[in-house]
Amino acid sequence: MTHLLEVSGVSKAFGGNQVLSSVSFNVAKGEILGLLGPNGSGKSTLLNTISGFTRPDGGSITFNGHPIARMASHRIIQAGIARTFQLPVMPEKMSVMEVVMAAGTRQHGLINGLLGLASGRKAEQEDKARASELLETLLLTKVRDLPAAALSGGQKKLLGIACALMGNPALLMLDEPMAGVHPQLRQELVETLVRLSQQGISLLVIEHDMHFINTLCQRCIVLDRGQIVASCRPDELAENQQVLDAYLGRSTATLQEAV
Ligand SMILES: Nc1ncnc2c1ncn2[C@@H]1O[C@H](COP(=O)(O)OP(=O)(O)OP(=O)(O)O)[C@@H](O)[C@H]1O
Repeated sequence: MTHLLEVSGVSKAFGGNQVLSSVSFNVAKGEILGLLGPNGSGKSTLLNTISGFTRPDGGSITFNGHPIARMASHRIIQAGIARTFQLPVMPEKMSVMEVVMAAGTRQHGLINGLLGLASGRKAEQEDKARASELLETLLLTKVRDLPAAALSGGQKKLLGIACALMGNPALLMLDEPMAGVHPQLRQELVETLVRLSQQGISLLVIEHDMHFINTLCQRCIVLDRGQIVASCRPDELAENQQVLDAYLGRSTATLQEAV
């Protein structure tokens, strides 16, 4: 199997706190991989490390065969990795449509457009069409002219996904996409994510919602105190002793109360 993303022996400490210890895993093209673990186990740090927000202390990260562990975050986006955030913050004065347009990574198109070049105007039109299509897909068309900051927490999550998709990523990393999303929208979001994977986009998804994990993910990796303790199908999680041990005894977020 060809791997789109290969993470090998990645470590990261903040001061004396060893947050990631020799983490290794792969993501295949079109795969939906769940990233699980109790609170504080290092999931967001791992996403930050892959997306270039945090530099690893050791190990390698390869995307499409190219090393990316030392690349700046904007270069990693251009290479084809996009991400969303656990708590998306939206600009006060921009509409939903303007936020999605601004997320387009076609800087050359913007510059050409400002210069009045035909190619720039064409690229801007294409961005507009793409932004409208993504707002439709993520059920945000009705709110496209509202200030983005006025959206509900769940709608901001959906807007974050629309923004991430503007760059046509090959790998989309989602940090708790279901948290705060209205129950009626959840199933539609699952279907949208499945469609994206069918189009060949790989997904790496941090999520605590076991229904979502079971419905969406083909495979899961589980982090405990910065180490991968399991790599298995979602239906195997409940019988994996290392997974249960990771969650039991923790006072916070459980693997559906340790199954
Ligand atoms: N920039 C930072 N500086 C110092 N410590 C940090 C930093 N980022 C994360 N940490 C620490 O790393 C550990 C893991 O945090 P992280 O947010 O990666 O866990 P998580 O598994 O995503 O947790 P949650 O499920 O609560 O979001 C925590 O102890 C956290 O305090």
